[in-house]
Amino acid sequence: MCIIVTGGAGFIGSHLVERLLEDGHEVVAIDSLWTGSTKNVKKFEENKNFRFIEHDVRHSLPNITGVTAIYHLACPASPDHFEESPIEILETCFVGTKNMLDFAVGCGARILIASTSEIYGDPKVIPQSENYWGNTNSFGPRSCYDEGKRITEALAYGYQRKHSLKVRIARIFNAYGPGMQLNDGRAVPNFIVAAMKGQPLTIYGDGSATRCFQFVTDCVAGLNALMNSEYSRPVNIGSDVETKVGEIAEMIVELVANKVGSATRAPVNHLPARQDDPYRRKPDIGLAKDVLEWKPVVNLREGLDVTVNWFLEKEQKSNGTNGTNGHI
Ligand SMILES: O=C(O)[C@H]1O[C@H](OP(=O)(O)OP(=O)(O)OC[C@H]2O[C@@H](n3ccc(=O)[nH]c3=O)[C@H](O)[C@@H]2O)[C@H](O)[C@@H](O)[C@@H]1O
Repeated sequence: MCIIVTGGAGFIGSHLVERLLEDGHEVVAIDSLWTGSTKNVKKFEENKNFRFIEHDVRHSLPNITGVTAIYHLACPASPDHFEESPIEILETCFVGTKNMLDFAVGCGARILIASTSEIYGDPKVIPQSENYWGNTNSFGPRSCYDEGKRITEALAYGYQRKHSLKVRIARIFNAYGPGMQLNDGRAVPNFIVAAMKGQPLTIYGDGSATRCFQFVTDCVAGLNALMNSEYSRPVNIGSDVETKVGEIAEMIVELVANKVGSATRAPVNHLPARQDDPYRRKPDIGLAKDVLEWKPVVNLREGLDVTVNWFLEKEQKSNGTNGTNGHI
């Protein structure tokens, strides 16, 4: 099987590529390198089943033959990007997804599209099941992504109705793990990088906002199970263990301090909550458990441990040092 992964040099995409190659598939990773990096796919270079194409999905795809499945993940996903590039993100969600849907129709491939927890907005219902229609602000600072991903879903089901296309929609909740960019802007990498440098961690609000963080390999297993299922409506892919942002900051500070052997713990700095930042987010993952027989298996402490190690190694390599003596 030849499988396309758009966003294949990105954080989740590169882990997915790894999994698909391990499973013996031929994989074409497509990435504009806007937020992805060739560093994430360098390790696959020698694999004869792997091909990388630098391409922005907002433009029609080059000819690729024999494609049977497409994972369409390409899109910036950090709130920092929402502020910087709202129009480009909306274009990626609409034009980029339309290009991939047209391509899927052309080659008769099944397509899985990465949607997001963000389509539930700042939810008034806890936990969020797939039947909840959400509480989004169509003109707020996050709207390019919330509404962009909602149009992505609408477009996909338009193609399903009009072209009988096999569509899968994964609503991904807060994935984290090795492979995130140092400057990604999301909570986990921001907290790790600040703690490694011994700088204050910035918490927006009082730290009581919650998220359910899922380790990236769990997320990839969920995407894989959904692609291979016959279920064609949206499915939440996430952890249902709810953690306060302040708690995760504390966990990261402690982990980093233990690893670098520092007595000084990075301090926390509070700033006002960001506009429209969802206060509580927690998926109902009953549907995924039922129809995909999938559930996350990596607990938060274990996943954070692996992630912090990865960031420390990356920092050491870029500094050309082997050990850490206090903060980096
Ligand atoms: O990682 C993801 O999967 C999700 O990331 C973002 O959603 P968000 O939940 O806002 O992700 P973070 O930026 O990691 O923020 C989580 C919480 O931590 C807070 N935060 C973030 C960064 C930081 O430095 N400090 C801080 O307190 C945020 O205000 C928020 O309350 C995207 O909007 C989602 O679409 C995407 O699916």
